[in-house]
Amino acid sequence: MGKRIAIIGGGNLGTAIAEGLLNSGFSKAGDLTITKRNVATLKPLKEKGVHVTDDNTEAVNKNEIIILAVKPFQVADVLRSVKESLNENKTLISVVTGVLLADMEELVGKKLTYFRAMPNTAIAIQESMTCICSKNADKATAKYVNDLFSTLGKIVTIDEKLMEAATILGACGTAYAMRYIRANIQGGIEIGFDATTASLIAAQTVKGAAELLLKKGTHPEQEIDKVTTPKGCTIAGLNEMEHRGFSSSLIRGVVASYKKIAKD
Ligand SMILES: NC(=O)C1=CN([C@@H]2O[C@H](COP(=O)(O)OP(=O)(O)OC[C@H]3O[C@@H](n4cnc5c(N)ncnc54)[C@H](O)[C@@H]3O)[C@@H](O)[C@H]2O)C=CC1
Ligand SMILES: O=C(O)[C@@H]1CCC=N1
Repeated sequence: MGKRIAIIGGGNLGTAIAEGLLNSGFSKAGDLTITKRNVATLKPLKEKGVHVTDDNTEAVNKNEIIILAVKPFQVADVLRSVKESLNENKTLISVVTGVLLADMEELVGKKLTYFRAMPNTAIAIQESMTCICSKNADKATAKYVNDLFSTLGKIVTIDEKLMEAATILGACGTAYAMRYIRANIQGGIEIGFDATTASLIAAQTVKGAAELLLKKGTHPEQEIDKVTTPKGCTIAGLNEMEHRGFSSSLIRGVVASYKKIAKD
């Protein structure tokens, strides 16, 4: 705890990580740096005392933990521009999709500790699911990185070859869940609720369903059995959804997303 952290790339995910680290108390604002080429949008973090800069080299020099949160096509330029400042005392954590641990080591050209972490945007409210893998990590550094992301939600350590699958299920999964909730809201309005009430009911119901699985460790179908009265309205709706291809459509969507980034 208490290490100085720099986030390179203050976009959607970078700012969400900064908010999560601050709100959880894992980091003090003074121990946090975030960079972006145009820093204007980082004003809210600056007002909280986070160091905001467009100077990546300064950020790497002054911090021990470097979280890389730029777009994949920006990684090579950013790493080449800061590699002189990276040394064996630094830990590089990339949240970038599709850039391998070996790619980073090759770009930096040094044997530092490298991590890939795949969180999702719920990291801003400490409810991320983060999949993690690493190269050259000692036990203490692995524990620190696990603690960091555990503060921001749940973690699982995975083999790097599953990182693309983790991106789809864990990170894109937020978007899939939002579409499911949005469709419920649309249905809810058609059967009589105003949009605000329908949104509340849909979101809290999905949250409760997810919590049932996480807290009780049950299978979804066990929970479904408890809701489906014989000849009742739930099974009528569920079966109509399946006739229309609900599960099949979701599975095909997950696989289509995966095919877009899978290397094998
Ligand atoms: N948005 C998401 O849900 C998730 C995104 N990711 C990965 O995280 C990375 C970032 O994604 P987003 O935040 O959505 O993208 P984004 O485009 O919102 O953020 C990237 C940020 O990096 C900044 N940037 C570009 N070049 C820079 C440089 N040289 N120095 C400093 N900052 C620079 C950009 O101005 C931008 O603000 C991507 O690689 C993505 O694959 C991973 C998991 C989830
Ligand atoms: O769609 C994308 O490319 C990224 C990967 C994870 C979430 N968004």
